Amino acid sequence: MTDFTLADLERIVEARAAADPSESWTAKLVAAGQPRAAKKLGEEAVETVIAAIENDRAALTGEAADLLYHLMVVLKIGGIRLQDVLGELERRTGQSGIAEKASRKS
Ligand SMILES: N=c1c2ncn([C@@H]3O[C@H](COP(=O)(O)OP(=O)(O)OP(=O)(O)O)[C@@H](O)[C@H]3O)c2ncn1[C@@H]1O[C@H](COP(=O)(O)O)[C@@H](O)[C@H]1O
Repeated sequence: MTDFTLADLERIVEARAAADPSESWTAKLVAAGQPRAAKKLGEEAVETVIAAIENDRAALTGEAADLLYHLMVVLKIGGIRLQDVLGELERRTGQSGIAEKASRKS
């Protein structure tokens, strides 16, 4: 078990975004801009999908970590706080995903 949370990761990303890009992957991605960071997020998503389909637990754990980290960077560049995303998830807790999907089909 670990006490590490996504809020901790958000704080790290926030702090490292202002670092020297030659010393920080976070700062490098932020300096490169959203298209580059979002593309990297997409790559990590595909690698996560492959690990999941191959039922490779170690790879899935590692790729999921890469995915969450790159998502935090993309959110940072987009000016979206983790709390905003959690708030959206909380808003959805009152309804099942099936019911929500059905409500969009009219
Ligand atoms: N969690 C991460 C994290 N996960 C992945 N990465 C980096 O993301 C980069 C891309 O990962 P890839 O697996 O795609 O590796 P790659 O060598 O670029 O592969 P290719 O795309 O070239 O095939 C690598 O440089 C990884 O080190 C991360 N970089 C930083 N963090 C966190 O951010 C903190 C600050 O890091 P810096 O900003 O680099 O100081 C770190 O202490 C961590 O807590």
